[in-house]
Amino acid sequence: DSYIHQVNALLQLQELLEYPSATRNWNNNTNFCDLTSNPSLNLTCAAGGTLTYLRIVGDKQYVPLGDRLLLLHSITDEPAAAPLSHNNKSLSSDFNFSALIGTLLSFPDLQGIELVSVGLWGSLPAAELNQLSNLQVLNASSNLISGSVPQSLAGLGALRVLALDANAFTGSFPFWLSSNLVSLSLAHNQFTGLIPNFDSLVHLQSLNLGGNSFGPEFPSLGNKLVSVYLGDNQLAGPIPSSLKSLTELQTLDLSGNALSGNPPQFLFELPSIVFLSLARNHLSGILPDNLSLGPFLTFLDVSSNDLSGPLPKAFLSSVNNVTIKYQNNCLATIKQQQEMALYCSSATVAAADTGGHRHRHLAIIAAILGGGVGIGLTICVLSILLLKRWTKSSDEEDNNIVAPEDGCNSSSFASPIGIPSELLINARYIAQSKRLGLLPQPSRTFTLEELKEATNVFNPAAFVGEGSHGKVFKGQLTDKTKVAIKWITIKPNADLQEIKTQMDVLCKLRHHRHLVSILGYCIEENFAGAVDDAGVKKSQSLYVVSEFVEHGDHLRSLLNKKGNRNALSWSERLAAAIGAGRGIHHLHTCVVPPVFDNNLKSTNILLGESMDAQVSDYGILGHLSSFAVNNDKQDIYNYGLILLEMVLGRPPTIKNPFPQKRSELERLTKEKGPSMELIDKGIVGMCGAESLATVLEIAGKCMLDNPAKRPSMEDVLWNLQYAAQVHNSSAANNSADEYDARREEFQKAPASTDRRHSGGYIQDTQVSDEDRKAGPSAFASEFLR
Ligand SMILES: Nc1ncnc2c1ncn2[C@@H]1O[C@H](COP(=O)(O)OP(=O)(O)OP(=O)(O)O)[C@@H](O)[C@H]1O
Repeated sequence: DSYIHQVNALLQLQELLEYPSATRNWNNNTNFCDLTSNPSLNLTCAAGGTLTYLRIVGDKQYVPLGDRLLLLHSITDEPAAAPLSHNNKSLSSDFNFSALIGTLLSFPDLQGIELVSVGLWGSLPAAELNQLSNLQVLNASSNLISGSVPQSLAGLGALRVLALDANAFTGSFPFWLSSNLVSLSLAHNQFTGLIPNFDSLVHLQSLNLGGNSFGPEFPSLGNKLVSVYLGDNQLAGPIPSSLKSLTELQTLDLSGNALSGNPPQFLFELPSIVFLSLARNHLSGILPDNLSLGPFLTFLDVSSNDLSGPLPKAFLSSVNNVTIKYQNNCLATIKQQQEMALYCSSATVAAADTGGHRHRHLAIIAAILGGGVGIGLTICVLSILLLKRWTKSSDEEDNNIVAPEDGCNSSSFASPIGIPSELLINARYIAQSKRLGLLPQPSRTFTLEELKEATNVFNPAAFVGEGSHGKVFKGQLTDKTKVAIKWITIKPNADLQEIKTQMDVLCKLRHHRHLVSILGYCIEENFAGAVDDAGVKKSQSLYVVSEFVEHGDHLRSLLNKKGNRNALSWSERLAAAIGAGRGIHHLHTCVVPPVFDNNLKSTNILLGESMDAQVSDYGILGHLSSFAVNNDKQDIYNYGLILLEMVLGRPPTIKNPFPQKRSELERLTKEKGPSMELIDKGIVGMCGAESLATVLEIAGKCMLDNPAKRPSMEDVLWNLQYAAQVHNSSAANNSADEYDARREEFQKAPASTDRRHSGGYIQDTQVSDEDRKAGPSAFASEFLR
């Protein structure tokens, strides 16, 4: 009876949530306790068959502006401050929140509920929630819940994990939370006011309050905390010395507040600190020359403050192991771009006088005016200040384009939306921190024995496929990680040291969402035992061990499937191209020296279960060939081919069959000229003319004969993003006015004049007026992650 009751309650839940796709196969005969878990669905039952844990992740997610998805499983990619907007998908007006919680009350043993991105709206039903007294985990992140957090949550005394991030909550901090909390995330809401004293939350390890309007006082934090995100709030004043007692702290993000004064020295050397961001505050003064860094620190960001004086020694000597960002200060260095002298001289004086940023601006202007300096100079100073303000507010993004290190490494670190709740429950926090890139990971060399064991001696059953450079096998390491092992035969005279160095570089890129992670490698110098007459080794093999992209298919296989319902839609193709493009951009601009010649083709763009594009086979094959190109233009050409393939539904056989002129393309795509006959039947009539013309135009530019005239990946991405947006809006509103308005909006964004990154590795095309019309690359930063 109770089993039937449970089945009915689950089916009722499915109905109340309006049939999310994760529950698609549920029916009366479903054996709920035996369903296989996946990132979107997890039902756990106790021995007696009663439900203890329920997770449903829907697709009504928060969509930050610029197409960055804030899904739980994508948290490793997110930058510190993402402007958010919902994609307007919520449950219908019939949705009844009280009925939903009422249904959950039918599961007496329920300890964990996660309803993420399912479109919940309205305020939390206080009375019903109060009755879920066994609850240890409550995760309702990425929904549209509004109002304040009801006091009845105080009744949930067993609660250990509470995640309400990325909703529309208002009001003040819910002071009445359970003292058993281990993890609390309220990030990306509209909370205001003081953050309370956390000393009573003695078990709290993970705190994420980023992206609200908390402040101005700095809270007192419990000393058990392991990760603290308070970025993008309104904290002001100096950083308190009480933080010194946080000896377990690994992650501290205080970026984007109004903190002032000299950053205390102890912060940099906290014993467990791995990630420290103090960026975009008003911190000033000189960092001591002998400043020391904590032994585990891998990422430090003090950029966009008012620091002055020489760089501390530690900033110079440890660059290889620690990523340090310090641009947009007044430091005496030419290594990362600093503020202009005029700004800096005023800044240091005013900071000393007032200790405050806002006052400082007035002080400088008053001083200049009072001193009788001409109006021209005033305008000049005002421009600098405005420029500085503009840089502060959009700093992370904009610098992306100018400096190689900016916006790059940050993608390797956890986002402020926090550590997924079940991690703490599973007590695998440290292991997960590693996965998130919070802890340093050395690259790994495998022995051939390990790889044989993983693949059952390269058993044919483990064979996945063969490319032009070797065979790929699926394997499982002893820690159960599923891996793809690519077995490449390398030339006897290849420079092994160079290959090893390159593999070490590639292994470090393993946290990018759009690159298949390379975990390690094995070089076997004489595996076949073959020796030529002179006794020289004939056969050398390189085994590249990567993460296995489960249930993956490559882009080509999802393009031209006549009549197949699985063929990708136009927006899915664009999303895949943009994803892969971000991966490639990362290779071109975020690694020093950059990784070019990446063997790009549609079969190397893998689409995992969630359809996230991941580039595979990058970095190494170009290195093994004697024709390696030392710039991005070969990749750009190949990427252009992929774009054409996306349109044609098959690899292009003749060179670009489409005209290159925008006006002709627009005419063709609207009126359907002969070359339109070529396009994949799967997308005919489904993609807006403007969107298609934009893709064809940029594909044509990528394939220009003169490599120097091909665009950069930033420009390509900008255009694709534009194509995706006009396509989406054409789906919603197919009016020409809408296109014009959008194009205008894109064009209004400030254009960056210097697209080259300061290391000068990329010889970017000169920005012509036409290019600029096509899209300011300053905007590209919005979607480079
Ligand atoms: N990390 C991975 N996870 C899952 N499948 C993979 C992975 N890497 C490669 N594969 C699959 O293995 C097969 C062979 O891949 P491989 O990259 O060697 O060939 P290719 O891309 O067809 O050609 P080329 O070697 O010229 O790039 C393909 O079916 C590919 O989808």
